Amino acid sequence: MIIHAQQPIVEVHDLTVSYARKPVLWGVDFTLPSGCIAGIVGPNGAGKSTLLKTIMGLIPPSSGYIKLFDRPVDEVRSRVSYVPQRESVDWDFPVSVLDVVLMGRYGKVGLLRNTGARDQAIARDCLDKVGMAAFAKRQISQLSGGQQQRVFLARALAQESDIYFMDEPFAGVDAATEQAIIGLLREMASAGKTIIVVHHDLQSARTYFDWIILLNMRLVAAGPTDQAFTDETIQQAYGGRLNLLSQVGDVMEKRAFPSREN
Ligand SMILES: Nc1ncnc2c1ncn2[C@@H]1O[C@H](COP(=O)(O)OP(=O)(O)OP(=O)(O)O)[C@@H](O)[C@H]1O
Repeated sequence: MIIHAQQPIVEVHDLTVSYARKPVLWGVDFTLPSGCIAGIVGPNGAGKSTLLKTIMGLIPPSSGYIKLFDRPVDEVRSRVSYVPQRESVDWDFPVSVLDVVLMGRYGKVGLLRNTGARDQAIARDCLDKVGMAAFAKRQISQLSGGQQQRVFLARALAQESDIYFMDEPFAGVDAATEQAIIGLLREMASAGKTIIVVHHDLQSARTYFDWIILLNMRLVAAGPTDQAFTDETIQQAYGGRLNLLSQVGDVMEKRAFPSREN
């Protein structure tokens, strides 16, 4: 089931993506409007990260094409930000929190020019928005996982882009940080930004996202959450795994609360 956006700013057309000639995404087609928070949801290995990286032009598709703002991705790169999966980043790199956020400004000032007072002010303001202003001088390696995640979000904010791609921004963060991040994403969406998030948790997906792209190597459903994210489409995407997950949950609960048996 696909419900298309009326004035799309992200268009994915019949996209097939392969690694070493083996397709991992087949014929994926969807569009997104501006000012929405979209969730890419699906089981492990469904191709969520691959889809994100392909839309951003980091992986060439085997077939199909993508348009952002009605243009090829290469022409609008400065309007796009990426928050990678936390595990994919070398956090031992010796650099301060403020410098990491200032890197977000390179796209605006150019790699060979120094960032100025205005960039510093923007970077500090972005750190403030994610509640990390007090850590500006700290080495990035000396932060907790959730704090590092916030700093990467600040770096993306400092880019002042129009589309933000985020690969599991809630992985390893506590509930309060998760709420703070989703609040910030809502503010950004209200300001007309489009945010595309790879996400794992089915329950929160329903409340976090305006738009859902439900994937399992093929597109299962895409559209406004209330229409695309139904028991039927979730069952289609996850199949038998949902039953398995609930059985595992039951077993764990019985172990934790043996007296509840019967
Ligand atoms: N660089 C790569 N080379 C070969 N195969 C890859 C590569 N990256 C991913 N794959 C395979 O492509 C498929 C999709 O992977 P991808 O990481 O996009 O899935 P995902 O939905 O993001 O998974 P997860 O929820 O586990 O993070 C998987 O079968 C994976 O093993």
